[in-house]
Amino acid sequence: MKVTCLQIDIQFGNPNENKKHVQEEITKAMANSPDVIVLPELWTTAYDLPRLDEIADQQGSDSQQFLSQLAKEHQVNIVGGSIAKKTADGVTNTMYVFNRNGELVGEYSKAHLFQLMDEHLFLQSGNTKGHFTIDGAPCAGLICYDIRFPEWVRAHTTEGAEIVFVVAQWPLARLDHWRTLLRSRAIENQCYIVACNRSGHDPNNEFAGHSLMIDPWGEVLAEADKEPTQLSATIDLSKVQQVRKQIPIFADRRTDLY
Ligand SMILES: NC(=O)CCC(=O)C(=O)O
Repeated sequence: MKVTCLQIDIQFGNPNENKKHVQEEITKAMANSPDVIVLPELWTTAYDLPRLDEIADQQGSDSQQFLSQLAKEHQVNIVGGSIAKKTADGVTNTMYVFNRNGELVGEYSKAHLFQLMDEHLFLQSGNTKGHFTIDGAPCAGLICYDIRFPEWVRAHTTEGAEIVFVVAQWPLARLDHWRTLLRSRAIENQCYIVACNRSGHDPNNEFAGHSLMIDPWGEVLAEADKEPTQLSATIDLSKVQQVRKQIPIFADRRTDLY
């Protein structure tokens, strides 16, 4: 399975421009025939949270239609980063996943809100897990701050996830945490991690880029630098079983103790 992360810059509070840019980037990415394309967190609005009333996507329908159409047109699976979805209950930071036929196969709303970037003041947290299947592969979707909660990642891998997609707007100030946490989550869960971060800056943060693809042994398959780029790697799912057989941590867990 060939995966491409679109590590893009995002215009602050400008969904129309960001959609145009993503459409161009997806067209460009298709020159390499990926099986899966991944976008970063909040790629339509960025963190323009005070303006969400105006710019969040009502029921997420515009973003769903936009991503579905691109997935179908290019016959590619899309892990659609996340967007600000507005409902009667408030706004959530929500990921949509589409298969090659443009069908919605996954939806996940960020469970852990990141107070340092004011998410708790403007967003509602999600309450369900982010499982989905891509071309038969069991996957999970997580959003940025979620990676600081090992129990949350484990809850997905004990239920079968072999590829964990992480979409993010992770600041450069904590790049070392980003790399360390992602590698740790891959090693301790013996799963692939595909992590797509954004580049550029907003009024409050410079973002790290450094999208990463890590295998179940913790080896870095591909890593971007800070600038906008497209990062690709190939995933071989038999490696998950191989590593889990070599060191059987799932079987060795002491669930009677913890
Ligand atoms: N957008 C986010 O959730 C950022 C999380 C983050 O920066 C962290 O340090 O955690």
